Amino acid sequence: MNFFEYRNGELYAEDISIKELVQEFDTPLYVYSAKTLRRHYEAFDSAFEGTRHMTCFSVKANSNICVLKLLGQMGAGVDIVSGGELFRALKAGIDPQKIVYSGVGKREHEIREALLSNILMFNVESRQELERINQVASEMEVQARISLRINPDVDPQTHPYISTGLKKNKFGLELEQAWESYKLARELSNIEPVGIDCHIGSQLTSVEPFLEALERIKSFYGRLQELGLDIKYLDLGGGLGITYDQEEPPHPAEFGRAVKESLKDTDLTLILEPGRVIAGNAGIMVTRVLYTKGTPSKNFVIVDAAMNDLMRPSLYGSYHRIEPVQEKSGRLYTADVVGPICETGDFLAQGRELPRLEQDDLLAVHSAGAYGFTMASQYNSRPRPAEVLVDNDQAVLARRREVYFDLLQLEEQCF
Ligand SMILES: Cc1ncc(COP(=O)(O)O)c(C=O)c1O
Ligand SMILES: N[C@@H](CCCC[NH3+])C(=O)O
Repeated sequence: MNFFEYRNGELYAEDISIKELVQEFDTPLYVYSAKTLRRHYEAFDSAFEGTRHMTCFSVKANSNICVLKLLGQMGAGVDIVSGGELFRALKAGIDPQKIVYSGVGKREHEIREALLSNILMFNVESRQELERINQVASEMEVQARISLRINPDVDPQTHPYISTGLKKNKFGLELEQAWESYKLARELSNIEPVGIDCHIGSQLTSVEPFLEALERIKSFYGRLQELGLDIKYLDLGGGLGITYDQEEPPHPAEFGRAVKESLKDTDLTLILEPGRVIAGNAGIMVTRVLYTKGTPSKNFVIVDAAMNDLMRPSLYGSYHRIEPVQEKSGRLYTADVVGPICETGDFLAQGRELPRLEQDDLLAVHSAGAYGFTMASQYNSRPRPAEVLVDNDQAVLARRREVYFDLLQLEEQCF
C-alpha cells in the first residue's frame, strides 16, 4: 500500500499532483512519499513486536539523508556497507549503537572510522577481515564487536545477481570456515564475538528460503555453545521482496510471524536489515516523453530518463510499472521505453503495452524508491536527477538536480 494514486485522472503523491512537482522541479525526478516510508517502516517493525529486535534499514537501498533522518526519527537503525554510508548515517543522526556494518571488502580506514564511532557491530565476511579488524582495534586500544556472516547455501529463488547465500557467492563464510573463524575470534585480543549473521539475497517472494537459512543458523548456533561464546544477536539480513508486477511476496506481518515462530526457543536479539520492502514502493521516477518513433519492427517511446538514472531494467531486466501521469484511454500499443543514452541496453521497459503517448507526456516509473537513485550515475555526462520528498501537501527538495558544473567539479584543468 502506498500513497501514489490517481485523483480525477491525474497522478498524485500524497496531496500533491505530480504535474505540479514537475512544474517546480522538472524531469527526470525522483519523488518519495514520507507517509509511505513511515507506513512501511511501521508495518515491518511492528511485525516483530513481542520479540527483542532492531530494524536496521539498509542504506544502500535509499541513502538520501532526508529519508535516513525520517526513518531514524522513527527509531530505525541502519545497515551500512561503506565508510560513505557510515558518514551519511551519522549525519542523519542515527544512533551508532544501532549501526551494523556488512560487506566483503571493508578497508582499513573504514574499519577505523566505524570503531571510532563505536558502532554496534561488524558483520565479518572472511578470516582475513577478522584479523584486520582485530589489528585496527588493537592499534586503537578498543574492542570490536563482531558477528560472522554465515553463507548457509540456500537458494533464495531470485535473480542470480542478487542471490547472496549460495555457496558459489562471494558473501559470508561457509559453516566449517565460520566454525574455525569463531574459534579464532575467541582468541583474538581485541575481538568480541557477539552475533551471528546471514543475508541470503534480495527480492525474495516467499518465506521458505529465510526459514531454511534460519534452521541452518540455529543448528550452527547450538554447536557454537560448545565454544562458550556469549552470542547475543542474530542478524537475518534483509531481502523481503515487493510487488513490481505480479509478484505476491509475503506481507511483513506473515514474514515476522514465521521468523518469530522459528526463533521462539532462543533468547537472541533479532536484527533485520530491510531495504527494498521499506523504500521500493515509496518512490517513483517521473520522466517526460521526448519523442515517439515507429520503425518497421518496433515502436519506441524516447524519454528523458535513462539507464544512468534508473539502472535496474538494464542491469537485471527488471520490470517497473510505467503509467502516464495524466490517465489516458484508448487502444493500447506495444513499445519499448528507452532513454537518450548511446547503448542498446538503455531501456526502462521493453515490449510494454502502453496507451498512445505523445511528446511531452509525463510518465511515472513505479517502484523506484529502492536501488533507484542510489545506483544512478552520470554516464553520458548526464547530471543526476533531483529527489523530492512529499509529506501530505508539502514537498521538500531532498537533493537538488545536478548541473553541468557538477560534472566537472572534481576534475583538474590538466593543461
Ligand atoms: C547485507 C545486506 N543487508 C541488507 C540488504 C537489503 O536487502 P533488501 O533491500 O532486499 O531488503 C542487502 C542487499 O541485498 C545486503 O546486502
Ligand atoms: N541493487 C539490487 C539489489 C541488490 C541488493 C544489494 N545486496 C536491486 O536493484 O534490486
